[in-house]
Amino acid sequence: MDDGETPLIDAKGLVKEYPARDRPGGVFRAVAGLDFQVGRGEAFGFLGPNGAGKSSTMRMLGCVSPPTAGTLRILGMDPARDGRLIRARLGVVPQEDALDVELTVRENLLMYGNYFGIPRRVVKERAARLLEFAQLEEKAGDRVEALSGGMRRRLTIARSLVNEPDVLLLDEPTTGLDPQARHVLWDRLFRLKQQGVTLLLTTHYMDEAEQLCDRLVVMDKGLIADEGSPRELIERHSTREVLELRFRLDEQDQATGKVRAVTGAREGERVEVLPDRLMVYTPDGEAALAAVTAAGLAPVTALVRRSTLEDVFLRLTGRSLTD
Ligand SMILES: Nc1ncnc2c1ncn2[C@@H]1O[C@H](COP(=O)(O)OP(=O)(O)OP(=O)(O)O)[C@@H](O)[C@H]1O
Repeated sequence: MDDGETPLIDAKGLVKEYPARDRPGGVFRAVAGLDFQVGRGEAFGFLGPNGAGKSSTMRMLGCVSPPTAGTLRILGMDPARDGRLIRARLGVVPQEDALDVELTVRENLLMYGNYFGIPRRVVKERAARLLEFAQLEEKAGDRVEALSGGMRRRLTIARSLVNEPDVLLLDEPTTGLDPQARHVLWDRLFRLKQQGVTLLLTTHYMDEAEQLCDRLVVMDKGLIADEGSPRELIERHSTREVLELRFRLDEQDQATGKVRAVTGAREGERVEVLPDRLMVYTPDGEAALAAVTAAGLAPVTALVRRSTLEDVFLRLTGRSLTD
């Protein structure tokens, strides 16, 4: 966020508790004290595994679930007092598409405009533009039930833009979509970003976070483990390259010790042991592989790759994002 500019969203010590499902009378703390700020035009992400508290955070930002504690300012306003005013300036894309499946694609857009009290003529004009944006012009007269998952997602995003929001909240926008549909969606979101719409999104896909987010927080168990741009986070918590080694299962324990001995002697390297593979974090993957091979080790597969946010998550939490 730019220094000196008032943040569009300012959260301090944000907490969300629910009645515990497994302990009558107890509480479960899904969000355990978040501090973050989002500036105008930023694409800001919450990256974390299922249950990290991302959706709970989004619902508080969408002014549909009050924080248990902490302060939240959105567009300079207080959700407890000005929820309706704030909601009128937000676009919300929930995890599940809440479209009216019996209506046509165009009717879904018109209905939503009606809900916001936007004059019919203006909504019609916007709907035409949004159908083009969502690449759904040819489907305008089709009922939603006939659309693919990717099309429904694009329609949900188009619908969230009917009120021309300042901020778009997207909860796991591409979960459940096939790779091609995900790429089409990323392209649309990228366009919105270029048009200056502030995007807040949750995801458990590290490639999505890397592609779309200028800045993100890594979330785990209701807390922020760290914050930064994807590149900053990778530089802070990982090495330039990673050598992934797989050994025969009956050789893995012995190989782990040897890999540790070889790479532990080299500067800037460390080894993480996963159930099915070893990760050697290193500035130079090829050199690490050469050292492993020279020590007489014979991995079944060896892969040198660049560090990703998945490696950052593993480093920060000791777990994989998909665990
Ligand atoms: N109404 C509720 N009552 C009790 N516990 C809840 C409630 N809603 C969510 N939780 C719990 O709070 C935790 C955080 O849930 P939340 O949906 O915010 O996480 P998330 O990171 O968005 O994960 P997901 O991707 O699964 O939605 C989870 O353990 C969830 O079971």
